[in-house]
Amino acid sequence: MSDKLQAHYSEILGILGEDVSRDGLVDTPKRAAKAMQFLTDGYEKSLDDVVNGAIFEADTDEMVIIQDIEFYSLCEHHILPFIGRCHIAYIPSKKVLGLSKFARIVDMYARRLQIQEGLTKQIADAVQSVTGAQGVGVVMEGKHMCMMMRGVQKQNSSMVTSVMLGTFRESQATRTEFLRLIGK
Ligand SMILES: Nc1nc2c(ncn2[C@@H]2O[C@H](COP(=O)(O)OP(=O)(O)OP(=O)(O)O)[C@@H](O)[C@H]2O)c(=O)[nH]1
Ligand SMILES: [Zn+2]
Repeated sequence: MSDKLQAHYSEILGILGEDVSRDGLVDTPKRAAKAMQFLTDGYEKSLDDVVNGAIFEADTDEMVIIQDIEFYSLCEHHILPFIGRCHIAYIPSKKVLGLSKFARIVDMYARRLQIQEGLTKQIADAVQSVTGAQGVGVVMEGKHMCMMMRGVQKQNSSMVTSVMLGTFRESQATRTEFLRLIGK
């Protein structure tokens, strides 16, 4: 796949009017292909891979929040970055997930093409399915380069998306506690 990607990047540079043989660009198709493969390596991973069995028995049913997980993704409309922070909460049902795995789940889905709403839902559904939690809440705040560097060119707006499952959907008190704790 890398060779094919390199060849296409080389062609794109030529179409843009660049001289692909000039010193600074000689290795650029190779670098760009490598970078794009890294930024989309979520396609090669599964939820089982990233969780790696790190589910532990725990006698707790109190809310757990992992906040300010940074994410870097690419929007499916323009293949331009959207970046920001993700906050995840859940109320366990006898099982807790290894702390680092929340960030791994965020990265796996972020490194695929999609829109922010879809990304938020994929993360919430994944946490729900691996933990069997009583409820899951996910809030994401993102800045979209397709709105900043081009198009409407608005530098200060950000997009906030949320998905509430189980108790977070049913109980306003639970939802409010989560939003209060993350400062929303
Ligand atoms: N809802 C949503 N929209 C997104 C996201 N990322 C990009 N978009 C939007 O996708 C839309 C695509 O609209 P089009 O009119 O088909 O494309 P465009 O001509 O490039 O649009 P402009 O950005 O308005 O110039 C734009 O409104 C983008 O702002 C996202 O994560 N969620
Ligand atoms: Zn976009």
